[in-house]
Amino acid sequence: MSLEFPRTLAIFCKVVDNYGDIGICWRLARQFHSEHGIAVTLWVDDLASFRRIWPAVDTQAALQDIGGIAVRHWPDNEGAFAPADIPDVVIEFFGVDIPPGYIEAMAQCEPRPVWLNYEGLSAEEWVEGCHSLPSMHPRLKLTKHFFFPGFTDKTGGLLRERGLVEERERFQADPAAMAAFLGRFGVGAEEMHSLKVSLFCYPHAPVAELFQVWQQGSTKVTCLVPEGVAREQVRAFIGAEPNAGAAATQGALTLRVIPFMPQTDYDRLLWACDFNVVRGEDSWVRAQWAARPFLWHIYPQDENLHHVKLRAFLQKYAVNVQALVDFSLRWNDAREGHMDALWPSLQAELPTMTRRAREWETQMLANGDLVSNLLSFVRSLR
Ligand SMILES: Cc1cn([C@H]2C[C@H](O)[C@@H](COP(=O)(O)OP(=O)(O)O[C@H]3O[C@@H](C)[C@H](O)[C@@H](O)[C@H]3O)O2)c(=O)[nH]c1=O
Repeated sequence: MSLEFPRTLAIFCKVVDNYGDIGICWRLARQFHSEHGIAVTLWVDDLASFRRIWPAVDTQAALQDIGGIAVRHWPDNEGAFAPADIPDVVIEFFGVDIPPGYIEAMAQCEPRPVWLNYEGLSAEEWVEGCHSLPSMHPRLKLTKHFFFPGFTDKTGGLLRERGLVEERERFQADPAAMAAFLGRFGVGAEEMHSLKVSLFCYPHAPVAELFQVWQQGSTKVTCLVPEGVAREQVRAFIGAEPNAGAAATQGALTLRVIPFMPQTDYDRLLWACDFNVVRGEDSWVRAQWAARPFLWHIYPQDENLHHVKLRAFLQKYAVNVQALVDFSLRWNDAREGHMDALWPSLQAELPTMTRRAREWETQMLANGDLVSNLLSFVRSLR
């Protein structure tokens, strides 16, 4: 099979919640297109969520071209399909049900397209055993394969754009660039010497308690919160509507509400801060590529299944940093504990966490980047 394969690819994305689903699919789409020259069609059912992370999106368009990628609103375009409509590779994200007519058309293609189910990221051991497994269609002559991102070389690895680490290194080596970036959000020269924290979490995080500890602490903290995040707790602290631009200082804590920004700017925010609180999946991975200390607020699942996933990650990542394990479990409601004891312990470990973040990055780089790994896998199936 020539290296030209694949030339065309479709991604089906259903926005279940928030921004991670479209955030990951958009990242995938951009990378397939810009780094591998593949013609990509992204099917997505929620253009409003998409627009929040990518302002160029037209929320009314059934079909639009964004940077060379065809974006189709779904199910607007869910009509009849013929084999000619089917690309070389079809990716369904997190097990979405792609249109039945589309699957029928896939089954009529000769050769069949490569069909992948892109799964969620987890550090649990079973992932290695399930990565790349086939699943036969019960009725049609079609096989779908499971593709898992992951933290080892027996998984698909992590999403990482070409040149990302170098770009980040340049930015982090340039204090003026970081100051100019944070200056856009009102962070002045003096605040650049405080502990700069970005905060992205789900509404149930114990944010108010953490604000109180920071406020009463002896270290100056500047906390940057994208608009809409921890809305109630931020409103209570600021004493006003938590719209972008709102800010307040109480004790050692300065809280600034910043705009929800395009995906590429969000990376810079993570690179410029000393400590990042992230959530879900995509911001969690971006925090790892920021090579700075971070705290993860995991997406909650029924019966606390997410605690298993959280512990699996901490076991791999938080090696020799017990304070991070303790704080993370408390932050995710997996144990009791007082913030006024947990935070100082964590803060004392920030230098260790920085070293660990670097070490982890080296480890993750050795697994290659997910998109290249996925394309090698796709080629191996032809
Ligand atoms: C704060 C911020 C985030 N973002 C982007 C970064 C990410 O691409 C996206 C956020 O996605 P996440 O970090 O994954 O968190 P999330 O909570 O938004 O998304 C998801 O979590 C998944 C685990 C679930 O499966 C999803 O259903 C979804 O809930 O938003 C911006 O572009 N600008 C911003 O200002």
